Amino acid sequence: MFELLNRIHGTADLKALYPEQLPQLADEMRHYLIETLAPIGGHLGAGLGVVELSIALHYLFNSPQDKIVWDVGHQAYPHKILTGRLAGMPTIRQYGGLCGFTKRSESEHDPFGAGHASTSISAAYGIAAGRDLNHEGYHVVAVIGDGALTGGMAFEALNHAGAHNNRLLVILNDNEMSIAPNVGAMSSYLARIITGKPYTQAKDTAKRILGKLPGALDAAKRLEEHVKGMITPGTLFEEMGFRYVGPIDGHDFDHLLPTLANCKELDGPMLLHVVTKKGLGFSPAEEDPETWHGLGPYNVETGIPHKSAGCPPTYTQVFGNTLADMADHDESIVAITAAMPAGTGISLFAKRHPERCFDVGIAEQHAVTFAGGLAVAGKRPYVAIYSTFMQRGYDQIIHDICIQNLPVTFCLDRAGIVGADGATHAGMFDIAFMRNLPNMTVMAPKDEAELKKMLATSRKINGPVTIRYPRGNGYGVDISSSSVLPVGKAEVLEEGSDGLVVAVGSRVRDALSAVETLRKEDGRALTLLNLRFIKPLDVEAILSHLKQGKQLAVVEEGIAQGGIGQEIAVAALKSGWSGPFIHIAMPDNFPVHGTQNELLRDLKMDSQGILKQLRDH
Ligand SMILES: Cc1ncc(C[n+]2csc(CCOP(=O)(O)OP(=O)(O)O)c2C)c(N)n1
Ligand SMILES: CC(=O)[C@@H](O)[C@H](O)COP(=O)(O)O
Ligand SMILES: [Mg+2]
Repeated sequence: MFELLNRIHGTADLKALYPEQLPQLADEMRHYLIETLAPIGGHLGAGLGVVELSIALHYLFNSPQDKIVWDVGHQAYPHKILTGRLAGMPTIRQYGGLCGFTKRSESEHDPFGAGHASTSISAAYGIAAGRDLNHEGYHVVAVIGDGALTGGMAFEALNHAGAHNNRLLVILNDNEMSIAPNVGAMSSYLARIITGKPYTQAKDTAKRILGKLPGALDAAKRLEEHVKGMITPGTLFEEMGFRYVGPIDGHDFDHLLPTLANCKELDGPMLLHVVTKKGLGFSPAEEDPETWHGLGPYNVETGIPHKSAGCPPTYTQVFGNTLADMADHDESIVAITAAMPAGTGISLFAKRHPERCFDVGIAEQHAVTFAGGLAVAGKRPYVAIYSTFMQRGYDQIIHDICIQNLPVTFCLDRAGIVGADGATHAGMFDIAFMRNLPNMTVMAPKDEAELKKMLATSRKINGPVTIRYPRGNGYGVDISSSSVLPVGKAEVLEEGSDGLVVAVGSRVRDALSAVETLRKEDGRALTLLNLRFIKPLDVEAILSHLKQGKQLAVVEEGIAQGGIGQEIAVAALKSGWSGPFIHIAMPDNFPVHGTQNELLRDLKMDSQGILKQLRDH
């Protein structure tokens, strides 16, 4: 079934094929991806959309000498297959398996690692500039999606590269989708280019010439002048110093091969606009690219993603519902997402209050300052962004929100271990980077009911607030209450005189289980505090439960350095306490990928790990 695909152990095997065989290879690769990901899930739609583009790139360029930089890296599955990683594909995103994104340590064909969006042009231009300083001659290609092009970094890089003459090919893979439908003026502009005259002309030119030629590669040699003719003057990219070529059909080798071959010959910065369809070849993914962007296991025959029946709602769902409900009664509430309406749970808000919901594109920095502006205009902005992507907006949080003490609430989903997305997506720094900001209040709920209460509490705080909560399902607890919590007060869950455990948010349940086991099995009675507020810290409760000479443990799902455990330890020492201190937190390295449970187990942060550490110290 995979006659050609099974021959591909590296790029040399691809280059040994005739151009006429490439459509069959593309077909096989699509089937392989659809089947291989069915039991394990992953990023399917984007990869299906760039099968031909990936094949054409590796057919014509010589990786690893030539450098191909994929933006985000979620679409790089075909690239992985073509660069010797076919056998590893069934392990992708699983513990010990291939990474779901490009990763330097995984392959010499991944010149620049990714996971976060909009970095490819900067990285590729840096490589090209370095190459030229070294007087080397290889090619550098950045492949960026239309979604990733909404990110500020992409524009910063275009602005920089377009003013210089280094040879750099930027391929804009335009499928009119981010995770959700793409947004913004640039997206509309690209759509106008595609539907406008220049696109028709470019397509016609390519077709007319190619129709007369025998093989695509021979055609390439003779097409240079014509491809030059495809350069469209007057586009925004041309004005920014890039030669603009396209748009071309990204699924047609007769367009891709000659155009790319000619782009290789031209000097200076160049942008090739390629039009593709996300999810191509699998009708459920073509029809609903948002669902099929990235998902868990699915049934190939029915095209239906597996649903785990009877699971409690996710934190994301509870957040989305609660915020939409709050906005029903409070006209001032507005919601902001940076291109992730479904992932953050903002979609429901968007349906109920479309005029108060803003999708700003992959633009976390702008999202933060935009929220600041809304706050100045009397609104109560809720900015829903994954913990890892909030890293992008840090200066804005300080400069635009905290210094001015504006009432903006940051709702950080996927805080802590995220699992299959691995190091690039781990939400491990937000406790450290939010808790040190003057004016900021930081909360972490122990369950979904507390998340709801924290949202209600945030409305009462007249300044910046952060609420961090984990990826995945809640515990199925009663979520009917919207009571407001006393600000800065911890909750006592267990009391005992043999020591104190302070647990934060997502680690409270497992800490409780460990404390209960210690009481039952070892006869050791520890006090357990659910911290609730990382800032302001409830020093009074902590000191009042400390026992001289007895254990003090802090459990938090974040990096230990700069974690709240450090502040608690200092407060304890200052008070004159001495005794064994255990900081159960993430160590000073980046996590691998796997399930959340596998990673928590490895880090000794699940209930068994916490129990063992409390016992051993
Ligand atoms: C800084 C950042 N914010 C958000 C995301 C989440 N994200 C991953 S892929 C994606 C959409 C990318 O769209 P596009 O570049 O057009 O690629 P496509 O999936 O359409 O091929 C988003 C928003 C991210 N990876 N990085
Ligand atoms: C590529 C990317 O950054 C997103 O697609 C991310 O993988 C989504 O993660 P969730 O599945 O946690 O929403
Ligand atoms: Mg896209």
